[in-house]
Amino acid sequence: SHGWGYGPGNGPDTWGEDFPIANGPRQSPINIVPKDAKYDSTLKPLKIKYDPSNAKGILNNGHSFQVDYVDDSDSSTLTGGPISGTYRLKQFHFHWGASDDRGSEHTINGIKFPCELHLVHWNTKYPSFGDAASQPDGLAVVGVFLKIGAANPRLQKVLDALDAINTKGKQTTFSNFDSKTLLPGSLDYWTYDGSLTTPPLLESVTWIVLREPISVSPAQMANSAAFSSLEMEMLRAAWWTTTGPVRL
Ligand SMILES: NS(=O)(=O)c1cccc(F)c1
Ligand SMILES: [Zn+2]
Repeated sequence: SHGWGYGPGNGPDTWGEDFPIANGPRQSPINIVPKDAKYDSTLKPLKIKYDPSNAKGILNNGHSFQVDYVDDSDSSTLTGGPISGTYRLKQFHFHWGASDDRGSEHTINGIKFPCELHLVHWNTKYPSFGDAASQPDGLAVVGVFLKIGAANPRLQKVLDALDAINTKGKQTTFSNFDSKTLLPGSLDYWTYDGSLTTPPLLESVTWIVLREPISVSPAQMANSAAFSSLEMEMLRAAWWTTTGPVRL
């Protein structure tokens, strides 16, 4: 049997078969309704310190592409905000869809964005990412929405690397990248206790979703649409037959 994915036979509605926590009490993503959010004056500002030299490689894992970071020291960390202690940057990745009207996992007032960036951090009170991922306070993921607009030059370096990892399992070196440049001007955020949004769906994530989106252009989205794992290919095949491939 093939693993989980986004296709008709293995998509999110089927994940509960292999991962029963899918029906758990703190599953992500959620729809964020800003007017129902409670202001918490005890929350601190987010403190993000990333060292570009910690960037290691970029990997096509079959469901997305992720940029992996060296996490053997506290040189790239997230502190403050709703979390206590120090969380280390492990990787960042994106979620996108087959067309510009969908792709994000979280929604705001039911609105989907074309893409969502996740910066994954783990709590250094645990010995490793793997250990932290199974703890209720183990992970902290910063979510950033991408909206269609002007081309985003800071994204370009990532998108330019995709041609080298265009099949599942491929990876290539990716060094000297300051992921802080992917963040919007404001670090205002909503936060809630949730889970990984893909299997194993572990309920170990403090979600920190930034209110301000960053921009991506349609051509940049189409380029990353050229990046395909199987299920993404199927989704895109349908899409491209209607709109035709758009290249940079
Ligand atoms: N999409 S996510 O919740 O950030 C996520 C899923 C799986 C593993 C991981 F490290 C992060
Ligand atoms: Zn994610």
